[in-house]
Amino acid sequence: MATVSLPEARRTIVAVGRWLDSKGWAPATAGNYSMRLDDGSVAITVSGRHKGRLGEEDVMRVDMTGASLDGKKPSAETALHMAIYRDFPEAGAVLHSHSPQAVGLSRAFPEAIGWTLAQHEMLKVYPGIATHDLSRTLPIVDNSQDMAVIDAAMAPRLLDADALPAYLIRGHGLYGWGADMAEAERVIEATEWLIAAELAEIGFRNGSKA
Ligand SMILES: CSCCC(=O)C(=O)COP(=O)(O)O
Ligand SMILES: [Zn+2]
Repeated sequence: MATVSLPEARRTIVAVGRWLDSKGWAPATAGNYSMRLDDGSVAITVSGRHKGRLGEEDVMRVDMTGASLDGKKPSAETALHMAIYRDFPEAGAVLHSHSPQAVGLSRAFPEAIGWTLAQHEMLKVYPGIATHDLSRTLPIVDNSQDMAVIDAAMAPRLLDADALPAYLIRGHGLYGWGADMAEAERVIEATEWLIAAELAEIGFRNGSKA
């Protein structure tokens, strides 16, 4: 399991917020990011901040129950980050993006509980996948303001042997994680790219021009 110091986590999370905002995946105050710290706590973004304009003071500490350790208000979605750290001891960083493509796909197919990603070279970005010649399902869960409801719906599906380190919340956004921040960034970037490619393919099949 990768852990980092609080100063390193602060620098890394500020930088990742700028990167995600530059991609258009952190509009307004959307998104939240976290890293596992070397003292057993977790660094996470303060709630309600613009994630493309974070200062180091906008990254705070919570304990493994998600309780604030420094009096600041953690992300409204802290419980989803803690669920990933709880279920995946090797997870060192969690990212949450809000792209129009991911939200659009999840809303366009309101009955879908997952999206099949098959025969994509980009699948090789996910840890443990070495070929395009397979299929994996990106889980989709309905949105809720109660994080425990989302966690209860997702937790069993994430423990599946072939589960990707990512899932989509309908009408809301994408969660992805990795052993460290570099891996979490690759997971989010690859998953957002795969969603965009799938949407482009749907458009071509339906006759729209590029
Ligand atoms: C305008 S985004 C609504 C809240 C949300 O989905 C999000 O990702 C940001 O919430 P936070 O409390 O982490 O700032
Ligand atoms: Zn969100």
